[in-house]
Amino acid sequence: MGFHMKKLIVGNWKMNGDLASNAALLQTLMPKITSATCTVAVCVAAPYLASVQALLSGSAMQWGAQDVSQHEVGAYTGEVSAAMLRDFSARYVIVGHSERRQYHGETDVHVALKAQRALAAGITPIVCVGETLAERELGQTEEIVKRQLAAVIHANGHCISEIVVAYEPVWAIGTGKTASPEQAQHVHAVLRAQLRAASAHADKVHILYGGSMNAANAQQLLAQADIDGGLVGGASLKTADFLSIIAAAS
Ligand SMILES: O=C(CO)COP(=O)(O)O
Repeated sequence: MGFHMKKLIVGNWKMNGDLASNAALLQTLMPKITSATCTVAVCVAAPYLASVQALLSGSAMQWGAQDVSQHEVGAYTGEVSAAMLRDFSARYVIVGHSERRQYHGETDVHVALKAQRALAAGITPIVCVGETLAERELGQTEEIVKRQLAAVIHANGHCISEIVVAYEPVWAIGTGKTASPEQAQHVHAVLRAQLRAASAHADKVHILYGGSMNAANAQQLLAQADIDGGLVGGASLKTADFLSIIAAAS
């Protein structure tokens, strides 16, 4: 990053938790997170937004959602709009997570629209990009992540510095295999250059790393020049592990 900027650690709870365990986790985390630590957010399943909002309001922690509809309003059964997320003061929404691209057929076009809806509602989209193992082995990593980010830049060029980007190599998600700090930094630098070409304010964009980030590897990853934080799955559900990652980023 080009100037001093607080790192951002986001927990992606995925489809985990319940009212009681969410409250227990947040009540342990909350007192440990202050204005002096890095920025911390949790992205929760939509039904829990109200309870998480009630718990975290007035704390230093932020909250968000894991997906948003590409549509504004109307007959879209099962969808959740950006305006609905804003009703619960969601600060962030993850868009284009590889699990949504893989299991729900989301394309670059859908992801770009979702980012647009979020931005229009004043919610920061966390745009996920990343290659599969097969793509990496074919030497296509740069091409894939650039194509994924280009779609979002194309649709949101005027406010591209308002997004967060998350580089999540698909082969590292939930596998215990982490990209090496050098592998991750290489891709982050590619993404930074692409953002710089699109915006004079690219250096204020947080580019997060995600994929088996844990207490043991966070420090080295976060020490890289263009790694501005983490998008943390499994380890964000374990208080001690998540706090270690937050400490490494603070
Ligand atoms: O997908 C992720 C975060 O969005 C990463 O998940 P894990 O940290 O469980 O590998």
